[in-house]
Amino acid sequence: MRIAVLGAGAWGTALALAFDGPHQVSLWARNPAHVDDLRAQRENTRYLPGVRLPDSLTLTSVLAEAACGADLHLVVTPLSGLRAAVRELRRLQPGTPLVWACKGLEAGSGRLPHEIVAEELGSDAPCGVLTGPSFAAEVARGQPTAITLASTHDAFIDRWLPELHQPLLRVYANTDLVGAEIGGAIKNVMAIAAGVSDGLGFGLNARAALITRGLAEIARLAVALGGRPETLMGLAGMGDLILTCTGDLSRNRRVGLALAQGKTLDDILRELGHVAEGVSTAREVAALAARHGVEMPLCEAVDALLHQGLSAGQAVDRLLARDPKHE
Ligand SMILES: NC(=O)C1=CN([C@@H]2O[C@H](COP(=O)(O)OP(=O)(O)OC[C@H]3O[C@@H](n4cnc5c(N)ncnc54)[C@H](OP(=O)(O)O)[C@@H]3O)[C@@H](O)[C@H]2O)C=CC1
Ligand SMILES: O=C(CO)COP(=O)(O)O
Repeated sequence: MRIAVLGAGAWGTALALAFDGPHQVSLWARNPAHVDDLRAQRENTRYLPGVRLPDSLTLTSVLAEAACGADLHLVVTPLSGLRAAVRELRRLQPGTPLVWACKGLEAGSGRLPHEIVAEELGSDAPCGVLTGPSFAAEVARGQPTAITLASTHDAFIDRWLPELHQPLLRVYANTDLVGAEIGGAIKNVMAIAAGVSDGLGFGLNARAALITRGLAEIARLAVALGGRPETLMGLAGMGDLILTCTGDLSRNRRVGLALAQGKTLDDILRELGHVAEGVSTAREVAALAARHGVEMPLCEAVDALLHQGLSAGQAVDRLLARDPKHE
């Protein structure tokens, strides 16, 4: 199969590496200078250093070169680039099966990725999301990983699960798109909270409490939006939440650790050099939860910390002052 991967950041590059070999992969980056560098170095020194890009992997900054003739379009830009990418893919080669691997809620609209895709392509488009616990650096090094392909189209899963599943990148199917995407979006917000907690020197008890209560929050919202609770107990929910809250490879967790040191958000994001989707998702999730009458105190605290000038200490005080309640 010919697969066009859009977005040559850490995750797009890692997925291109995982699928290159079994498939013919073209990796597209929007910046021609970045592609020149990828070609010259055969390494993504900017976003995924230390991993060689094989000669079989095609690199291009011309979207039509990657997208036209592809059997599958795989969008791995940050969520902010998904809508424009899908629109452009529809123009270049309409009807092509589509997978996206971005996580988050769209800034301004609060839309989940599949809602963006449905707005651009219609709700019958053959498509789905790849999500789950998967640090790019580990996938790129060929370390075993398990993720989820979620789609409401059974035929799409039947067609693409066997193509995407690899011995070292096991792909499990799920028809609960809402649950899978909510899990992937909001674990990033929880990872910021976990980073703050660890950065402030709170212990392992606090982190375990945060992960567990965080999962309860995530599941509450997913169910309110029509997702299934069991999805949140799987790879796209608990799996990704644990990984991102505990693993220092997480950019979102690192944002939280740096906030606890008193750094400003602008400085943190500049130093990070990668997207941390939890930062914009925190704002959107608070608004989405309010619209659906769902209580999400951890997400609200992260939103207030990131976007409303609350200090880390004040955010913690606010959470610890909550009334006792049933689990
Ligand atoms: N890294 C990981 O381990 C994982 C990441 N994800 C998700 O994948 C998505 C991408 O993350 P990741 O690759 O790590 O991000 P990075 O920050 O590593 O790289 C982002 C890449 O996207 C490009 N880009 C940014 N904006 C646009 C746009 N509007 N259109 C096209 N390209 C754009 C950047 O190009 P430029 O240099 O030109 O700015 C860069 O190549 C995120 O939603 C993330 O949550 C999911 C699972 C694992
Ligand atoms: O989504 C991820 C792992 O599944 C990557 O998390 P970060 O974006 O926090 O690095």
